[in-house]
Amino acid sequence: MMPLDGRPILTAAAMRAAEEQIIATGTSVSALMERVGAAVAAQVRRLAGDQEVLILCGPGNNGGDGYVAARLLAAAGQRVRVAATGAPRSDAAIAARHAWGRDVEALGAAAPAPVLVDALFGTGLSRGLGTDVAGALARLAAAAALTIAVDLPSGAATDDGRLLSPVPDYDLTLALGALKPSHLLQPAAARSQRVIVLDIAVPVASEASVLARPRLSAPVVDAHKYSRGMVAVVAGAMPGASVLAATAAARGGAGYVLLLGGASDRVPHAIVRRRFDAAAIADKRIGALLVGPGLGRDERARERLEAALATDRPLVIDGDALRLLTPQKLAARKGPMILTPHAGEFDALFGADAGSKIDRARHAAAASGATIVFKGPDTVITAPDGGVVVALAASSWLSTAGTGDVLAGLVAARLAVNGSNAMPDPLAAAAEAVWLHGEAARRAGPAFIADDLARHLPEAIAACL
Ligand SMILES: NC(=O)C1=CN([C@@H]2O[C@H](COP(=O)(O)OP(=O)(O)OC[C@H]3O[C@@H](n4cnc5c(N)ncnc54)[C@H](OP(=O)(O)O)[C@@H]3O)[C@@H](O)[C@H]2O)[C@H](O)CC1
Ligand SMILES: [K+]
Repeated sequence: MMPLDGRPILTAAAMRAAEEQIIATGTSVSALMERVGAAVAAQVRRLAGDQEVLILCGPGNNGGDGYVAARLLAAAGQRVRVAATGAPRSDAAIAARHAWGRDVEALGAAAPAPVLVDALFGTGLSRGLGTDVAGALARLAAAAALTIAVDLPSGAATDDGRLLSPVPDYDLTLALGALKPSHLLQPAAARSQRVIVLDIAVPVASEASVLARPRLSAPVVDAHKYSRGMVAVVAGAMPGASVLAATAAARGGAGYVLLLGGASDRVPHAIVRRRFDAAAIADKRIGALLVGPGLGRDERARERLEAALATDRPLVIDGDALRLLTPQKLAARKGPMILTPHAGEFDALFGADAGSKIDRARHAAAASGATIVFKGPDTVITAPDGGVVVALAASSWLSTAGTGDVLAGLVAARLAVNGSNAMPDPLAAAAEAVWLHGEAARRAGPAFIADDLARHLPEAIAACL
């Protein structure tokens, strides 16, 4: 099965536009539905074996896909029943139901089957399911051994990860033609254990894609510690956080890591410690200056942040520093910047507006001129020029203190390494860091502490060479 890495992510409107292009060139909606139904039926057949299949069909084209799949499964000898919310409404779905030609049960009265296929609603869902439909879906899903959603779990919005009504847990979602934001954004993404994209020969393109394993290279033969990428970490009131970040930067591939102004005695010897002063942070060899982990929000924190902003060095801004800034202030600064807010920091800096996490991160990048790593179980990375990368859910064990500091150090390392070879590409650097962070967590297993993550970074890097 094709991995999801690097795949484009399309909103409902973008998917509809791609579909319309194909239709304009002579493919009918029914022909497209036939293609979708065949691809769905092939997957269901592969997974269901000789178990009975119940397909739930809604009124639109998602339901139409269900009728086509039912017909093809029955023709292939599978035991299959269909239950529907009512009569289909679109022409293609009406034709598909007609071609099915067998009994259609009322959804509320349908008996369960071991394999449940949800073709109730897809990208056309406009509101939450009625309580009787949601109730029947929950009942039938709970009784099934295998639950499969066609395109999207019914009740999940397509574009922003919201659940418009209660959504059961699915074993598998068959994304038609392309991934949609809700296959990656929470809470919708967590409703499906697995997502497979079915190729339905509709060309798709998007500025947004799934975070892919980066391709990294070993240092060039004549590399030295400065040419490899130099990171400077500004310490503050809570020195442990900056030590975690500096350690992650060193393990994340930087050639030289400086810790400025910290007061901790548990610093790896490879990390160079200096006093914080304006000259130290203005060093032209610094490829990434990190400010924020453990910085605090006192007067000294403000001074250090102001000094960092006043340099022309590529800047990574995390944690407390994000609470001391405005988007306007960032926009006024020249030079590459990457911000790594979690949801609380993001809301405080950019406002708690409605909208999908992708759209909010995109607007934040445009407003601040910075690359944004909007962290969480569905990390979204956006660049001011519109590029978007969304990470698949990483280990939930990452929800522990200090992992954000590790990520910040890693972002700084990748920015410095990346900038040592060419013009820094903040989006690529942030994407490398998020991938390596997720991979290190996966390798660390359960119940790790943030300190453990850095030890797994070299293995994660080795997986990208
Ligand atoms: N993308 C492709 O290339 C292809 C996609 N296909 C499939 O088509 C669906 C999208 O089909 P569409 O007909 O636009 O939408 P849905 O089937 O999801 O549902 C729309 C109908 O449902 C009504 N509706 C919406 N929400 C509710 C609700 N909560 N309760 C009851 N009814 C609801 C809606 O009517 P309203 O006017 O009342 O909103 C529509 O009647 C896509 O997901 C794929 O599965 C094609 O097969 C071709 C290729
Ligand atoms: K569905």
